[in-house]
Amino acid sequence: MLVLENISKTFNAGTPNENRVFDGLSLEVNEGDFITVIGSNGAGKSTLLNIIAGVIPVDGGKIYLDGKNITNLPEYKRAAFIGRVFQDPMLGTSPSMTVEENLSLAYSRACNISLRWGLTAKKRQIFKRYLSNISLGLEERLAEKVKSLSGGQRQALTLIMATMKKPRILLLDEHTGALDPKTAIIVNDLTERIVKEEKITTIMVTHNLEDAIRMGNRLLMMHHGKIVLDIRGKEKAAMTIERLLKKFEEVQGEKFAEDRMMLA
Ligand SMILES: Nc1ncnc2c1ncn2[C@@H]1O[C@H](COP(=O)(O)OP(=O)(O)OP(=O)(O)O)[C@@H](O)[C@H]1O
Repeated sequence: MLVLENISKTFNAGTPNENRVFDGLSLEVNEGDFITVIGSNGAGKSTLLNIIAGVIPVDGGKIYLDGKNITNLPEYKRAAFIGRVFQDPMLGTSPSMTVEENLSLAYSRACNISLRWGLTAKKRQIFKRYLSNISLGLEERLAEKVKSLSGGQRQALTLIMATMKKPRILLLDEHTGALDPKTAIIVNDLTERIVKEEKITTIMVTHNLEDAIRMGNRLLMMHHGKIVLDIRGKEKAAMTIERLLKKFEEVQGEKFAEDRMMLA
């Protein structure tokens, strides 16, 4: 459903800081794929998501979504069918608005109705139901400003808002990376539940190898702008951290080194 064909991207071309990140990168994402992406520092993981979202234009190559060439489609137009959650809990929600106002905005968008600020009892019921499934106590804080929430509560809210109108593709860029381990588990559980229930095609960048192996149906390992491993199905189900690191070594002829990688 999403095809990246022969993508090339160089930052600061023609300057002493020239940095060729991608040189002929191709990727085919299938409908319903939940892909986890890991890789060394600077491998191009965030750039890959930014290229899909239209934040960063490509120098060459094509991007197709459902057979339609979206290579030149601007970010704001892609936002209509792409949901995103970033590492920074400050992004994705409006801090000076309350939880229910934020949800109301996303709900209006999801239902394709004009912006309605009226928070009816029915809407409140719906929001409470959404939030009470998450063990973060958000359902009790509907009338509070988002800026007073914890990082985990904000990420959960952002995730709910990003998926309220089922996106064609959900991009998660280390969305639990700034959370404490316990909260990260809750947000990851919520992610898995939403992705599964809504059957959302998802690409998730993570620095946690264990999460990358456990979550999703397909795992990509990136290194120096290339996808060096693409593991799926039974092979992924049987994968362990040790096996994954060994496989990387076999393919690359070097040990996997990454400063921020969490092995468990
Ligand atoms: N907007 C930009 N302008 C210039 N260089 C950039 C830009 N975005 C990324 N880069 C460079 O492109 C390369 C890939 O960066 P990217 O953030 O995609 O890597 P990553 O795999 O997500 O790394 P990390 O795991 O460290 O977050 C890096 O060398 C980075 O410095």
